[in-house]
Amino acid sequence: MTVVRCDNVVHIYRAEDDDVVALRGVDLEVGQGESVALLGPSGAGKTTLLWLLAGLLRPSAGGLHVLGRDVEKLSPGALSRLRAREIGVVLQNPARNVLAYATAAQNVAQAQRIGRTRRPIGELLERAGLGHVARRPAGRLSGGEQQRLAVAIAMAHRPRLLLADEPTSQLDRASATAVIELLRDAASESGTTVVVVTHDPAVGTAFDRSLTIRDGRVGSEGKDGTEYLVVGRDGSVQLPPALQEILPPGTRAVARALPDGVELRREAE
Ligand SMILES: Nc1ncnc2c1ncn2[C@@H]1O[C@H](COP(=O)(O)OP(=O)(O)OP(=O)(O)O)[C@@H](O)[C@H]1O
Repeated sequence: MTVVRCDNVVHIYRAEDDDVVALRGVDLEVGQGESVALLGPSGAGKTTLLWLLAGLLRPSAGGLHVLGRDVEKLSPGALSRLRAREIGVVLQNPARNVLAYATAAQNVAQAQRIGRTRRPIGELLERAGLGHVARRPAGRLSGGEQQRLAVAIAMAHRPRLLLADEPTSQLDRASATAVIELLRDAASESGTTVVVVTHDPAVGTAFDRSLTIRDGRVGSEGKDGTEYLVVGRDGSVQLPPALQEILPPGTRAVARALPDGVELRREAE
């Protein structure tokens, strides 16, 4: 079953003086139980794509289906109900994901009030490395602990789609590995589809697929240890940085058809 489908999704942030085109035609399909890392340079559009999948933003153009629903056709109320029941979201700023005055355990319990089925609170906190602070108010946890709590909260109601923005950015290697395992297990044990924005190459290698977003579209995809370039709708291809050293931007090149591909050579001098 396809859980996420983007067809030529465009997103433009409108401002009085300047419009910013953050996504310029994203095509993407993610199936049930798949884990996907969204990588790419700063400003490439990763967070924007995650917010669209979470229903926190709507696309400016293109088609977006999440969990079988056409996002365009959902009312704001239906969209927030879908998010509350079937989607878990970890936002980039850890403090925005937690209720500061409630304990870690109460935060998880609150998240379970709506949803499909629940995970035992103690076990979840233990696996997030938070067993010893279960009764401490979330506002008195460190940034890294809040980040792990945010992941536990997002998983608490066994969502069908789990979206996380930089969930390991404030963690040391050991805690980051624990969070990556937690997310990967959600996909393998509960069939949850997991999409994570990250700068951490370890997330990319641990997950089923890694997509590199460059200049607002999917430029390449890593799968089973192989990196593939993705040809855009307009026929364009984004060369990875290593190949740009051979053909820098602006180079005139000759494209020649081969039986199984296309060869690019710099114009003879
Ligand atoms: N609310 C906003 N209003 C206007 N422009 C925005 C807004 N949010 C993001 N942008 C712009 O949209 C583009 C994509 O931003 P986005 O945050 O999606 O990138 P990103 O790949 O997640 O970056 P980072 O890795 O730095 O978090 C950038 O040019 C950014 O400046």
